Amino acid sequence: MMESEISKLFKPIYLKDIPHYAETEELQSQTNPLDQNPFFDTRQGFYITHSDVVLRQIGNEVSPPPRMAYRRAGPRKHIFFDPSHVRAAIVTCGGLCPGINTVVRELVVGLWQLYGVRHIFGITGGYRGFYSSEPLPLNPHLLHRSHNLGGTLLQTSRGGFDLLRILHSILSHSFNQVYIIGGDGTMRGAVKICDEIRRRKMNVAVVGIPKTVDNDVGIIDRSFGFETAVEKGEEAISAAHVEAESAVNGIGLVKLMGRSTGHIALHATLSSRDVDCCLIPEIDFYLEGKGGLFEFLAQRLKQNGHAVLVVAEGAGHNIIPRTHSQKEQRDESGNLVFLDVGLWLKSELNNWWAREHPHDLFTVKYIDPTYMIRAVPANATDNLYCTLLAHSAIHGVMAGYTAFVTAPINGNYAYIPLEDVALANNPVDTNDHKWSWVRSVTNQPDFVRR
Ligand SMILES: Nc1ncnc2c1ncn2[C@@H]1O[C@H](COP(=O)(O)OP(=O)(O)OP(=O)(O)O)[C@@H](O)[C@H]1O
Ligand SMILES: O=P(O)(O)OC[C@H]1O[C@](O)(CO)[C@@H](O)[C@@H]1O
Ligand SMILES: [Mg+2]
Repeated sequence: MMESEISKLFKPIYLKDIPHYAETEELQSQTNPLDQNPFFDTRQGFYITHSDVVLRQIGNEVSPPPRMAYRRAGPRKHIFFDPSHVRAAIVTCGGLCPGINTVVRELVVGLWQLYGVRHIFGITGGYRGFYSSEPLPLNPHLLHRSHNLGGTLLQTSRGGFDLLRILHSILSHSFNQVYIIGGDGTMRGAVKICDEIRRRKMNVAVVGIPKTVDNDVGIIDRSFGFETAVEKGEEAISAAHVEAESAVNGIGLVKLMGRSTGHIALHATLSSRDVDCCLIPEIDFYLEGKGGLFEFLAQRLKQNGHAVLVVAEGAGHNIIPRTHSQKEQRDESGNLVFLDVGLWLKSELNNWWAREHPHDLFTVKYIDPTYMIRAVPANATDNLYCTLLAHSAIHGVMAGYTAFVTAPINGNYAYIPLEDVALANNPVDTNDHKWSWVRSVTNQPDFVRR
């Protein structure tokens, strides 16, 4: 290799750092109690050092400098919280996702067993729980079995974000560590909480743990619960396939979650191989005419006698007719409420067939497994992932970091600025090989009008 080529490999690294309490406060550090823990050998190479980083991008070394990096997650030799003074609050917000209970359990178990923290509280019912109910004291015994349960034992909600009342609650309960589990909206709320905490110079560390079954949060490898959701989505596709195959001119139609991103639909399609057409929010489609969905399905029915259609919930929203008030409808958190794309497609398919082939049999079997998917416990991989996330969060907070999110990047757990994650979305890249792979597996049209 030429020398100039080698130097390109060592381009400058730009560390996207996160705030640390030692920078602003006169906090006393102490050695990590893991040194005294009989199950951990902390003598050599155990602790994460100041120079340990995780690169944002790997595998595209020719991209222009600087290369971006984040602090690597994990235990530090020194901690900045005296465990006996910690009062930790844990809150879960937004929609359900497989694995929330595991994250909560492992936050409690990790704080309790790794660091000896004894004052841990659950905030019930989402952000509003900070001011509408009393915090629930938590301990490992109480949450012993919770990793086997779907949902969130702390309960969750949308809306109800009242910054001043939340801050007042944090102050009045003397919480000095706040663990916030939620999706993009929750992370935007967490940024506001952090900003206010820092403006008031309060000694409170805040960490976000990204929860999104749709996998719509950017920067991170994937969100917890996503693999479980893909597995369950595939089960729904198999059922739709059986129904479609067993009917004359049968269409199996499955709606999978994904308001703005089609990751679950895409991955379930790729793993199932039974899908004839996958519709995602990132790709516009149309029904009638040359190159449209109906023409394609007519061919498939002629060839195979049946077809399976997977649609992400946010696909086709620009073509579903809506009244003005339907267009304006929002949930309590301000998210647009979508009409059911599956119901609309089912009705359009039935109308089309009745028009074109009034004397032939035709069946659409529509499956909407949304809440069945979201409500299940995490699978083994997601459970392990939730555990590592929770422990990474605890290590970072105990080490004095704040205003960060923990998640894997290229397989390594990292600490990412909270604000960056709150702003980063994660659309399906329709130019990369994965979407091309879907198209080559399904042979579906590109829906470009010619
Ligand atoms: N911009 C914002 N500023 C402050 N709080 C917000 C903001 N957006 C949302 N929130 C609050 O965050 C909480 C969760 O938001 P939301 O219902 O949008 O779910 P989410 O966290 O995006 O999760 P998901 O969409 O994956 O279910 C709600 O209590 C909501 O009021
Ligand atoms: O019915 P809810 O609880 O508002 O949640 C529905 C939304 O939640 C999500 O599952 C994301 O959490 C979306 O896919 C869906 O639009
Ligand atoms: Mg959201």
